[in-house]
Amino acid sequence: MNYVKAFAPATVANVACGFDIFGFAIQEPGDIVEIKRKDEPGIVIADITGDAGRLPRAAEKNAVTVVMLHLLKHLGISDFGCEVILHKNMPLGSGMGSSAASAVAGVVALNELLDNPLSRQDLLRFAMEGERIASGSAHADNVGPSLLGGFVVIRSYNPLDIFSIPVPEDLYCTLVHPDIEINTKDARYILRNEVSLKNAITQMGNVAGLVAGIMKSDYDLISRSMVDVIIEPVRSILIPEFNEVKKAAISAGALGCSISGAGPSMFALSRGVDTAWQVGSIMTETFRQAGIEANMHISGINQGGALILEKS
Ligand SMILES: Nc1ncnc2c1ncn2[C@@H]1O[C@H](COP(=O)(O)OP(=O)(O)O)[C@@H](O)[C@H]1O
Ligand SMILES: N[C@@H](CCOP(=O)(O)O)C(=O)O
Repeated sequence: MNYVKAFAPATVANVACGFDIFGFAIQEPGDIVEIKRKDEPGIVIADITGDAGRLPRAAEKNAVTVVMLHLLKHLGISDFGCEVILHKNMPLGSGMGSSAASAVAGVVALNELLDNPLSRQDLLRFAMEGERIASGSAHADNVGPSLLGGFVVIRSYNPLDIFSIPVPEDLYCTLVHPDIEINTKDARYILRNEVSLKNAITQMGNVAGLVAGIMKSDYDLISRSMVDVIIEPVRSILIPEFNEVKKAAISAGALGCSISGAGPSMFALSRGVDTAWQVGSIMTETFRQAGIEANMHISGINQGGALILEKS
């Protein structure tokens, strides 16, 4: 095999109450990576489309190739060479798991080109290295769902213990991206290190409620549990119109609405695709009325994660 083209989807991390431990993928958009073997050893980024020239072209600085360097090192392969083309299909610093989508597409493409020496689950820790260079933290709540699909829970980081739970078929996500940029690194830096016992108890109740609600298709329980008393109050200050947009989403029938990842994107969950569209219209309109351009993506939960699109 000399050529592989892979796709990895955007993701919603945290899902309100599950900072760094919950995430799910949506169907689209996603990054696409093409890799082609070359005779000389070394990984070279031949082209990046869709980033307006903003992403690093050096292999050791870009999430898409850092993960490949880590994988090759782990496998003890030093004489391998390939050219990489990254099609960047989502904005940087979006809260849509932009860096994660590149990292996952990169590591999945290389694993395929090498005839799949590692399982999807085993690729996770390499994909997390892409997050480390993008945000300074190797969190798994974007790369996990982008790689594996489903609603992902990270029970533990050390040792890594991650699993997916079944989701109701009628659960839809509305993801709205306002045209502003927030670096995940900055949005992590502003968080407090201590949590009060009162807030910890509330958050644990909501984490348990959200998992149970999703597994039991109990939409009321999902709705009651989409509450974040720890991270959202701090980060929402970075998102203009956050309270108005959230209120509008709930008034249009959303089960809940919060920050997607580190923001600025906001997501809502709804029962049924029609409600998800109505929620999206009112969320984007609320941003627009405040002079902020916004676009939306409506999707069920992506169950499959990253895909190989072509190989030869
Ligand atoms: N392939 C990549 N795709 C997106 N961002 C990347 C990539 N490689 C490195 N980065 C860096 O990661 C940062 C964006 O990541 P992050 O802030 O986590 O955004 P997002 O919330 O959209 O994932 C930027 O500083 C960007 O330069
Ligand atoms: N748990 C992380 C998720 C960051 O997601 P991103 O899409 O903004 O990269 C965090 O909240 O920092």
